[in-house]
Amino acid sequence: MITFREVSKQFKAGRQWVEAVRPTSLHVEKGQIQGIIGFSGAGKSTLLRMANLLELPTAGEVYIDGQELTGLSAGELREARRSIGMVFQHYNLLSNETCAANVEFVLKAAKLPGRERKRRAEECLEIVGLADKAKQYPAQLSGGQKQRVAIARALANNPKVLLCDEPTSALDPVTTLSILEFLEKINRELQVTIMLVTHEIQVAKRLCSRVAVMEGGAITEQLDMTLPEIKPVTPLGQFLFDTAEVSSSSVWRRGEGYRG
Ligand SMILES: Nc1ncnc2c1ncn2[C@@H]1O[C@H](COP(=O)(O)OP(=O)(O)OP(=O)(O)O)[C@@H](O)[C@H]1O
Repeated sequence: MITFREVSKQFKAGRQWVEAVRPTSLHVEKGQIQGIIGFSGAGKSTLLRMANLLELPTAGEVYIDGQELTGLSAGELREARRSIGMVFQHYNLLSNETCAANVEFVLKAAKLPGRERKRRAEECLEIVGLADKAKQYPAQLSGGQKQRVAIARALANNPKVLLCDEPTSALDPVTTLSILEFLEKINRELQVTIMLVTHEIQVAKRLCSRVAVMEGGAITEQLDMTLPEIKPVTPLGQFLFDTAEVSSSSVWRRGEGYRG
């Protein structure tokens, strides 16, 4: 469903070039929940953002459901992006619009008539259990509720793929669990393939069928989370699993204790 073929990304930072993602290939089967885990700066978000060309690869190809995104015109890409929803750490909601209007916003771009937009927005808010908040504004909601509105918005165009960039990093553990349950339900009931970036191994363990470990811009191993016993082979993979109970995310961000 999602294929990266030898994609790489370099950024210019002043006079220097940063190799955010080194030539990397990854295939995510339809219906899977693929996690990407690693420390800060490993290239996780850059790889994820290349899945819908929010970040243009310096080289390589990206395919969604067999269609090569990297070969499309701007108009064709806009169309193809409708089948790819995205959820961000900080929700990215329009603060001066109601929850329903936030969801309807993406449907306007799809040129859906007003009545259908309203019906679809209600349906999506219903999926995330927020039908009663349709007329409220983001500022009136908790962090978890805001993220649920963002998920409803991402679902509005019936996507085949949902890209999640640290969707629970700003949330407490209980709210995190409820968001993960919604993502699980969306994957199971709507057959949406999910790719999720996280630095929280607990999140990856709870949700993902596969987890790619990233280090220095490259995927160093791919773990099959459906196996009864998971045995990481890289020092980083091992470290992440050994410290699964670490509760402070700052430790994860700094990579404290890791001597790979
Ligand atoms: N727009 C940009 N311009 C310059 N350098 C960038 C840009 N975006 C990312 N980078 C650099 O690319 C590398 C990978 O960044 P990326 O955000 O993909 O990592 P990450 O693993 O998602 O980190 P984090 O968990 O902190 O978000 C880092 O060195 C980062 O500083």
